Formats: sequence, structure tokens, C-alpha cells
Amino acid sequence: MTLKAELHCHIEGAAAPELVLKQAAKYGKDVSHIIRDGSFVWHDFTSFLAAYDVASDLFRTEEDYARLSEHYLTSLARDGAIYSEVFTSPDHALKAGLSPQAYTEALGEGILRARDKTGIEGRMIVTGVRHVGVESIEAAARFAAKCDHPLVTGFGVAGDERQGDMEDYVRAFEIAREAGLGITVHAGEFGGWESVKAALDHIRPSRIGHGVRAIENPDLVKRIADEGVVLECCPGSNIALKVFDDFTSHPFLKLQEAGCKVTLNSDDPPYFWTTLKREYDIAATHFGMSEKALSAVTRTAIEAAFVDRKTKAALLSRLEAPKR
Ligand SMILES: Nc1ncnc2[nH]cnc12
Ligand SMILES: [Zn+2]
Repeated sequence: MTLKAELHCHIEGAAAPELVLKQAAKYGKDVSHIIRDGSFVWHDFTSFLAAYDVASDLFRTEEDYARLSEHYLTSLARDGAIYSEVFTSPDHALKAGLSPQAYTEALGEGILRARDKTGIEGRMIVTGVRHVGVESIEAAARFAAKCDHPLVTGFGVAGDERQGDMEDYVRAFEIAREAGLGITVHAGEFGGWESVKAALDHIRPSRIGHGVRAIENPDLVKRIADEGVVLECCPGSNIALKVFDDFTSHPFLKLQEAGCKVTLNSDDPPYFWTTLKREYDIAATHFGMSEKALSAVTRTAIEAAFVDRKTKAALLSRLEAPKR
């Protein structure tokens, strides 16, 4: 099995419908408007974000969150993943009634439980949510900078890219950078190439969440390649959310051929009827990538990981190890 690594998955968005149904029963909530016939229902980015918020609100205790990250990383490991970074969201924790610190420690506990069972390494990237507002994003950055959790290694911004400007988030990213955290920002998903350029100009991230709409501007594609910025591509998500019509028109290969560093990720897997394994399968089937090319994508992800040098070296050596 191809070894895999994931850099871009929102932990609340990794909760399977069956788990959300269990949580709904636990808290006596009706979720028939967001889950039908065992599948999440939404019809556009706005309704996806709304369904995501309803489901997230059903994770309320430390054990709820620990079980969520444990389940997700364990399932990733079963599919051949050796490394996973998950986006966490203090805003969702607060809304569900848990302090960001308790939430982070619980998710960290689940990550360690999964590591004990399977060997998968996991880290957390604290995110602020654009449509919640600049204040909350700065609060998330301050939390990330001071939480002192060994598995928190990055900071990012997600949410509705159609709201706010990159310049609004400069202070938040400065706080995170000063604290030594890795930097990634969602751009070029629902915003066009201009959004990716603004991210590079104002935020200077080493990675961009999605970034795929950079394809609209060849000069920008060249800049991404020249600067070695890594793109956290999520093809299944992009097609489900209709960012592109189909896999044939997805720019993953074009970006790679232009010299951009690209990785494969699931984003919010059950919402987009995907898994990390399916993303690798999509790359094989629709982009014609060989086993060797897919392993190189895993290597790119690990090289770009927000993880200490020793762990990175150990992960890279697992890629080199002969298959048994
Ligand atoms: N695909 C996505 N884009 C932006 N924010 C998100 N939060 C969860 N999934 C997201
Ligand atoms: Zn995302």
C-alpha cells in the first residue's frame, strides 16, 4: 500500500455521519436536516459550512473530542497514512461550551491514543475562521501561541474566503510566526488567483490551503513554484463544492508540471464523500499518477510538515524502508 501523509483536514469535518448521529442521540438533538440516508446533505459552500457547524456543535466534552481524533487518525493509519496534521478550531470548541485549552488537550489525547495503536504521528494546526471575524482569528492566534501543547505546531485561517481581506489577518499571523508556529492559510478555493497572491504578499505562508485557483494566473503559478510554497490540494473537496466541474479540469497536474509542490488531502472527508485513500485513488485514476509519483507526493507532504526535525527524519526514513 502506498504510504500517505495528510496536511489538510478539519477535525470537526472528519466526523462521519454515523458518529454525528450518535452524538445527536447523546445530546437529544435532531439532525435530520443535515444527515439523510446516512449521508450529509448540503447544496453549496454556504449550506456545507452551516451543516458543518450543526454537526460540530454535537462535540461538547473532552471525551467527545478525544474519541473524534482517535477515530480519525486510526482510520487514516488503516489506509496507509503515517502522518496527519489536523486543523482545530477554538471557535467551535467555545461554541460547544469547552475551553480551547481543554479542547486541544482532548484532541491531543486522541492523537496519542491513535499513535499508540497504529504508529501514526499527528500534529494540530490551530485555525481561526474568517466568517467569525478578525477578532476571533487574533484570539485563536494568541491561544495557539500560548497554549504550550507539544502537538500544536501550526496556525492557519479557514472559513468563508468570500468574507474579509488577507490584510485583515496580518497581525494574527505575526503572533503565530513569533511563537514559532508553521503558517498556512486557505486561499484560492472560493477566492480567485488574487486571493492567493494576497496571501503570498501579506501572510508569507510556507503552505497554502487549496491554492488551486492560482492556475488562473501563469505568473502567479511561476511565483509559487519559484518560492517553493506548498499547495495543500483537496481534489475531491473541490469537485464536490464545484470549484471545478470535474477531475479532468482540476489543475493538480498542471500545477505540478509547472513546478509547484503539491500534496493530496481530504479536507472534510465524509462531507465530500472522500477519504485520504480516495484522494490518492483519484490521483491514480484521473491524473494518471504512478505509485512512484504518489509516493513522491507523500514525501512532499512530509517535507512540508510542521513537525520537529527528528520526527521528520524518522517519517522520511519510513518512506525509504523496503516494503515487506
Ligand atoms: N473547504 C473549506 N474551506 C474553507 N473553510 C473550511 N472549513 C472547513 N472546510 C473548509
Ligand atoms: Zn480546508
